[in-house]
Amino acid sequence: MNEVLRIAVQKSGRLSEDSLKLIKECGIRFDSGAGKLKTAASNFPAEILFLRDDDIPGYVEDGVAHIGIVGENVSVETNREVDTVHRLGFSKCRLSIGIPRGVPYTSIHDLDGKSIATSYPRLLGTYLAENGVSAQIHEISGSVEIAPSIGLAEAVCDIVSSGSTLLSNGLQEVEVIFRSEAVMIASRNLNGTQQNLLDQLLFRIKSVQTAKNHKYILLNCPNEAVEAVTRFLPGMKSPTVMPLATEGWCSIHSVINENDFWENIEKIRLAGAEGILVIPIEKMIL
Ligand SMILES: Nc1ncnc2c1ncn2[C@@H]1O[C@H](COP(=O)(O)OP(=O)(O)OP(=O)(O)O)[C@@H](O)[C@H]1O
Ligand SMILES: O=P(O)(O)OC[C@H]1O[C@H](OP(=O)(O)OP(=O)(O)O)[C@H](O)[C@@H]1O
Ligand SMILES: [Mg+2]
Repeated sequence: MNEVLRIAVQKSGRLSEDSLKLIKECGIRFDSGAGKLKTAASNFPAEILFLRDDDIPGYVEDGVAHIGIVGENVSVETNREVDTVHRLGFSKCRLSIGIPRGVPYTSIHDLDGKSIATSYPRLLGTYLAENGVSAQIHEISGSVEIAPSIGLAEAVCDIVSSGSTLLSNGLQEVEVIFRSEAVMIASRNLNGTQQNLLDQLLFRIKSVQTAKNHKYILLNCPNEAVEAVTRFLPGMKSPTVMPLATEGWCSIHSVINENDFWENIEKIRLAGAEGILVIPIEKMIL
């Protein structure tokens, strides 16, 4: 039987859309019809399994799925024997402790003897132990932020991103205990073919991620400004400089890091550049 790489992704939730988008950006085509829990890629030896995110680390540990995309929070919480092979940069969030707004707070020791509702007993337990705090952990699987208002617990420990769920439930964020993003995890028992397919996929993911962090830039400048302009545009090796049909002018093409772009664009303009075009790059292999 021909080997396929089995990739576990969240069926429906915060990770689903970006996970599938990333796989598609890697040029892997598949049909993800509604209700489908498994699908085969048509142009890469891969199968995609659609699962509850909490189950993904266990499936990967068992080798039922070879790799999976999960929040690092879930990967650490489930504590399975898997390897984190790549950080994916989406679904960034934090795991925080919240208490009712208006309740004074000075330090984590204020929670000594209190009860905290969470879906992350392991991460919370570790944090409390590290800080020498003895609190009662009340494990619930969802809608954690409701707990203080119904008398279930005095504090919560849950995922925060914009903070609006805490706010709308009358809570304030008092401690960040873990910072998370989506990660790719892999089974520790991959055979040579599966490892090779994973390496191919990681190569594609890295080229997509690198491309997202860069832009292709084209501009015109007078010949005498070329040196000053190219100082800000090192490019992948060096910028391309070509003469324009208009005497005394050049066109410069280069690649610029997204982070450097806003910092350098004004300097490039002041150095004499005009007609500046900035274009997204789809894939980038260094
Ligand atoms: N508000 C948020 N902003 C960014 N990332 C988030 C947010 N909430 C959760 N995440 C991340 O996305 C992951 C999945 O969140 P989601 O709420 O979809 O999980 P779930 O309800 O447990 O889903 P499932 O039904 O698959 O068990 C979380 O483990 C976390 O890493
Ligand atoms: O700080 P915020 O931007 O408000 O995000 C935080 C909320 O997002 C997640 O829930 P989600 O909306 O995914 O619903 P869920 O309870 O079904 O997981 C998380 O469990 C928080 O409740
Ligand atoms: Mg879940």
